[in-house]
Amino acid sequence: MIPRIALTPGEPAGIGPELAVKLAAGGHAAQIVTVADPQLLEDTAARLRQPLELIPFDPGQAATETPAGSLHILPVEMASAAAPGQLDIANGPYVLETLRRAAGGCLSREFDALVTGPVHKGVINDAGIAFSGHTEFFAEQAGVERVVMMLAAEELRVALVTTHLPLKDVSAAITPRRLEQVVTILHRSLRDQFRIGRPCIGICGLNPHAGEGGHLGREEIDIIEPSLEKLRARGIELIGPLPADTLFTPPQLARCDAVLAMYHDQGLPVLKFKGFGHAVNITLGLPFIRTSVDHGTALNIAGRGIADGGSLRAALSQAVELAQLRQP
Ligand SMILES: NC(=O)c1ccc[n+]([C@@H]2O[C@H](COP(=O)([O-])OP(=O)(O)OC[C@H]3O[C@@H](n4cnc5c(N)ncnc54)[C@H](O)[C@@H]3O)[C@@H](O)[C@H]2O)c1
Ligand SMILES: N[C@H](C(=O)O)[C@H](O)COP(=O)(O)O
Repeated sequence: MIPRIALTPGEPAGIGPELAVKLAAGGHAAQIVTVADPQLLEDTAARLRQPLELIPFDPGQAATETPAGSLHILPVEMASAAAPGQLDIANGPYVLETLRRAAGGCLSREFDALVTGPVHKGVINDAGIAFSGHTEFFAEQAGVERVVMMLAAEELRVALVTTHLPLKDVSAAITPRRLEQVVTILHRSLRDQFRIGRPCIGICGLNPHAGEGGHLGREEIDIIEPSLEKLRARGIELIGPLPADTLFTPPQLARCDAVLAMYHDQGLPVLKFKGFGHAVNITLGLPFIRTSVDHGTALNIAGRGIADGGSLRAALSQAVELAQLRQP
């Protein structure tokens, strides 16, 4: 089976188009259908002095491997020509349309998986569209209440209870219901998608020293521990809640198949310190496979031809592997 993978390069002024064009240089055991403006890709290839053939995507044909030097293309037109490094709110709706079209194709099984390049959350909001990230956007598109963001690099996997939320709102968002949903999704994905027989999940506390017995915060005692007890009673193997600075040490990590952090910057700096440049962001709990890069739009280097494509290649490999495992 040749997986058919939708690829969205993301923000047109960022490094995403360059990384898509660089990805085209190597052959792939997949059909890569780039959902983007063809002119943007052609201009980017010309700037990189890299030959690029765009092959029109035909959904009626069986998937064929995308040959080296080419990409299959599903065109979506930009509102305004993009200049590298210069955000333009006029293209906010374009970015979202590429995501909508790609997610719709995954939901209808036109595509076997979706790989996303980096978007700029700020400029989409500046364009008047409320948007906090792909993760939340795809959950809404798919009509699911809860999904889980997990980043992986080598043997380290870090998932989050809360994602793109101001720090002041984190504590209130950590409810028994959310914890139960997140741990259930994470456990099921580790077992069924990542084929780990009996997954063990390490759970971070929220407060310093996991609350120090209630002297540095009570969320562990009032919310987290009782929720974990219920999940353990269902047979899920959990460690914690442990202080995050204890859990993220080699002896503790060796016991866990994944770490669950309570908020974005509790978990992701550790993961990115270990694997930035080749880590993969995976959304768990969606009815389709979605992987992404570990980095942002890197406006400061866009258009210079120096962006590193390691994380996009890793995201593509992970998507292909998950798509192949999903086959009966
Ligand atoms: N997957 C995504 O869509 C995603 C992920 C992270 C951040 N973002 C968004 O990206 C925007 C910019 O975020 P940021 O500045 O915090 O992070 P960033 O990752 O864009 O940049 C941080 C630093 O890393 C460098 N860098 C990033 N990717 C690189 C690559 N592939 N090769 C070489 N150098 C690279 C940049 O030049 C910069 O110096 C924000 O709007 C943020 O929300 C999107
Ligand atoms: N939180 C992610 C990171 O720091 O890498 C990033 O913002 C992307 O999130 P989405 O996949 O939800 O856009």
